[in-house]
Amino acid sequence: MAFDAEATKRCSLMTPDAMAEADRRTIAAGTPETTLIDRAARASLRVLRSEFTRRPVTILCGPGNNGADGLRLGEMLVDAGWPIEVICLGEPPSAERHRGLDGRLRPTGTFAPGPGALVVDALFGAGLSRPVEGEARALIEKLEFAGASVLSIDLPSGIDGATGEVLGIAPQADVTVTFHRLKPGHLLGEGARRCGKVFCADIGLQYREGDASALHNAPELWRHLLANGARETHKYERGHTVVVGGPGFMGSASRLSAYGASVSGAGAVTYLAPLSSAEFAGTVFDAVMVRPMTGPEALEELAEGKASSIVIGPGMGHGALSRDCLHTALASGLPCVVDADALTLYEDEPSKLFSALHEGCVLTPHEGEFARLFKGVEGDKLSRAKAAAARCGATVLLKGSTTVIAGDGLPVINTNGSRSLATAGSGDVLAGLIGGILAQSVAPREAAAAGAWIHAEAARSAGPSLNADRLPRRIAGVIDRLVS
Ligand SMILES: NC(=O)C1=CN([C@@H]2O[C@H](COP(=O)(O)OP(=O)(O)OC[C@H]3O[C@@H](n4cnc5c(N)ncnc54)[C@H](O)[C@@H]3O)[C@@H](O)[C@H]2O)[C@@H](O)CC1
Ligand SMILES: Nc1ncnc2c1ncn2[C@@H]1O[C@H](COP(=O)(O)OP(=O)(O)O)[C@@H](O)[C@H]1O
Ligand SMILES: [K+]
Repeated sequence: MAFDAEATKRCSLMTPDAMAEADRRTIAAGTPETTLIDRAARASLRVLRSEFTRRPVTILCGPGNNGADGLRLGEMLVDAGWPIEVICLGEPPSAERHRGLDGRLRPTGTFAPGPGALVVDALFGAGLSRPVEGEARALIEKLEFAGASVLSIDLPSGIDGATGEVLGIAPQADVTVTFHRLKPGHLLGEGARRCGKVFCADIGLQYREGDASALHNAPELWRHLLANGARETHKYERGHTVVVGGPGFMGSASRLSAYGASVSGAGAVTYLAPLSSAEFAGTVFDAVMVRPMTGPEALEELAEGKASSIVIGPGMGHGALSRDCLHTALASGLPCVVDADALTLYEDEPSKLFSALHEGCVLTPHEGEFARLFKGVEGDKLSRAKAAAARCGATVLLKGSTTVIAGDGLPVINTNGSRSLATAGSGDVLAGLIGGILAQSVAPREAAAAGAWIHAEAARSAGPSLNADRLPRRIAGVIDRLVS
C-alpha cells in the first residue's frame, strides 16, 4: 500500500529547475510573468507584515526575478508608507517600470544595516548558478554582524535550492518566504539552518505529475496505512515482528527495539536471543514473547511460521551466530530492518551484504555507519541516500537531525526531529518501531517514513531528560492519536 495520492501532491518538494519549468508552463498558458512577480511580492508583503513591526527596511535586489520580486515588494511597502531603501546589484531597474521607487535607490557601497533594521534578501533565489562572490558577497558579509532582521525571498541567497548547500556565502534569515512548493534545499543541511521560519505561498502555479523530486514527510502521506487490519481478531493477522537479540550485556539495545516494535500496532513481538540474554529478557518482558536460541534454526523456524517481519542488528555483536542469523533473516524474504551491528558486520566487504538484501529490507544507518558501508558515496544527504539505496537495492533511512529515506519511489525528507532524540538507544527504538510497522504489511519506504515521523514526534515536546526507555510510551501516545 502506498502514500496517499493527494497528500503526495501537497508534500512534494521541487528542485529549482522544476520550479523554473512550472513557471514557464504557467506563463505559456497565459499568466504574464509580471502577474507571477506581483503575486510573489504580495505574498512576501503579507509575511513581512505578519512577522515584523514597522521599521526601516533595506531591500537587496539581484539581477533576476528574485530581485524583481524584491523591487515589486519595495513598491508595495512604499504604498503602505514604510520607510524603505533599495540596493541593486548591477544595472539599476528601469525608472519607467519602477516609478514607485523614485528616490529610494542607493548604491551598494552605502549598505550599513543597523540592529533595528529589517533587510529583505532578494539577491538570488532559484536561479543561483555559481558561488556568491564580489559585491553580492560583500553585502551578505555585512549582514553577518549587523544584528538586523533578515527576510529572504525564496531562499537565503547562496543556498542551493536542490541540496541545501551554501554556494560561497549565505545569510542567516529569520524568515523565508517561498512559493508554490518547498525545495529540498529548505530542509537539508545548511539550508534548513539558514532559512529561519519558512512560509510557502500559493501563487497560482499548476502542479503536474513528475514535478516532485522528493517528499516532505507528514502523517497525511501514510496515516491511512496504520492500524491496517485492526478489525482482524487474530493477533498474528495484525503482524508479528521477530527482534533478534544479542548475547549477555549487549542485549539491552535489542530489548529497546523490542519495546519499539511492541508499541507499533503490530499484534505480536517475539524476542529471540541467546540464552544469556533471553533468560534476563524473560524476567523484564511481559507483552513481548521471549524465545532462546542456540543457532539460526530458531529464527528460520519463526520466519517460516508466524513471523511477518524481522529486526536485526541492535546489540547483536559481530560473532559467528550474528552472521548466521543475518543470512537466515535476509534469506527468509521477510521484510527486515537491518540496523547497527548488522550494518557493520560486512563493512569490509559490503557487496556480500548488498547481494543478500532484497527490496523488502530497510537499512537504518546513522552517518558513521553510512560512511563505513557506502564508501565513496558523497554529496548532500538526499543524493547520498538515493545513491546508497540504488547501490544496495533496498530502502535506506539515513538518520540525523534531518532524516532522509530513499527507496522505491520518491525519497522522503523528515524534519520533525529534535535534539532530545540524540540520546543513546533512541535509534534502537526506531529500528523496532519500523519493524513493527513493516509487520503490518506496510511497504518499506512507507513504513520507514511513518516510523521516522512518529519516533521524532514522540520526542518533540520532550525536554533534555528524555531517554530511550521512556520513548516507547510516548510513541504509543503518538500512534494512538494518529489512528483515533
Ligand atoms: N515559480 C517561480 O519560480 C517564480 C519565481 N519567482 C522568483 O524568481 C526567482 C527565480 O528567478 P531567476 O530564475 O531569474 O533567478 P534568480 O533571480 O534567483 O537569479 C538569477 C540571476 O542571478 C544571476 N546569478 C546567479 N548566481 C549568481 C551568483 N552567484 N553571483 C552573481 N550572479 C548570479 C544569474 O546570472 C541571473 O541573472 C525565484 O527565486 C523567485 O524569487 C517569482 O517571481 C514568481 C514565480
Ligand atoms: N540533533 C538531532 N535532532 C533530531 N534527531 C536526532 C538528532 N540526533 C539524532 N537524532 C535521531 O536520533 C536517533 C539516534 O539514532 P542512533 O544514532 O542510531 O543512536 P543509538 O545507536 O544510540 O540508538 C535517530 O533516529 C536520529 O535521526
Ligand atoms: K533570496
